[in-house]
Amino acid sequence: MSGTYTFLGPEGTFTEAALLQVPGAAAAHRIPAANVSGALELIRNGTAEAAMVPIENSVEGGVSATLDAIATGDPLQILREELVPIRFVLVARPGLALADIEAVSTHTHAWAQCRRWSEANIPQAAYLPGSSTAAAAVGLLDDNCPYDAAICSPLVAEQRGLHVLAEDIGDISDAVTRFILVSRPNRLPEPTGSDKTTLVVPLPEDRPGALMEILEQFGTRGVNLSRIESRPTGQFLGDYFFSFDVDGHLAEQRVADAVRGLHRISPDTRFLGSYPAPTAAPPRCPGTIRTKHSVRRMNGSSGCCSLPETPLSFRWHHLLSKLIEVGAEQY
Ligand SMILES: O=C(O)C(=O)C[C@]1(C(=O)O)C=C[C@@H](O)C=C1
Repeated sequence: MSGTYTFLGPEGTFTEAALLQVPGAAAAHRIPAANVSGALELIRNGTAEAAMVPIENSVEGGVSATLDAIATGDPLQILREELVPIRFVLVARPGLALADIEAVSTHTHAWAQCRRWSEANIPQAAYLPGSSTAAAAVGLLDDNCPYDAAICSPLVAEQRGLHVLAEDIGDISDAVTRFILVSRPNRLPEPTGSDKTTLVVPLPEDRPGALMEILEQFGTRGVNLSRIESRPTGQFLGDYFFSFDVDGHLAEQRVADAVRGLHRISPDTRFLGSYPAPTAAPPRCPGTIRTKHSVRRMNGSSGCCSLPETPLSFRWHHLLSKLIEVGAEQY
């Protein structure tokens, strides 16, 4: 893909690292945006062709700003996803020791991933939320900065010549964040045989069994769910939409049938795209990413680590079947 890309900036965010993994993006024009909705706005108004935004972290879960922004407003489409291993460092004004730090800034998702380390090592420090890890780090270069330390990637620390006070401070050392490349509605990528489909389904009305009916659309057709999240619509208390990732491509009959079924139950169901599932390297090899998909792909492959068969996707499927059985008994 050529053209102009936007991403959650400034330069040096994990989101930019995800964008640079996209073939051709390193040589393309890139516009940093101040936040996720700003990046998506640049696509909706035609300034940029595609935006890279974070959607999910293996430790902290869904990125609400992204889940909400793609669920409403002018329709958008997910073109592909990228996984980035997450490592954090603490940077601080030169000369400070951990005990001297009074205030620290970073992105809320990064702060949550370093919570235990921060409680143990800088318990006195107040937290000031930043719009991204890189924005927090760059802020330190300003003489009037209201904090004296930031949590960011080792790369931005090096690029900006910041003083690293502590390395590898994430509570989970092999954390991974999943990013999505989003555009205005576009041609669907061809099925690859290992694809994902993302859907947003508003809960149609507050009545018993509504969620069960939605889940049945997947379960009865053997469509596996790999992510399910509920988010408040913001309209009134108790009003929710569900965000789903399912295994498969809209070009597959069972996925298309499930989407049709969802439209019947919840007419405002949003199809957000079918795109290739990540091809991650085998788990526990140095520098690699562990995902449900990589675990599954390991089985029978010649990866460098051997793991017992762990079909996590099976668990979702099993859970769904159980829910449906229980539901069927009740109604
Ligand atoms: O602040 C950044 O560098 C980002 O790219 C955002 C973000 C996120 O939203 O989760 C990305 C990855 C890390 O998990 C922490 C922060």
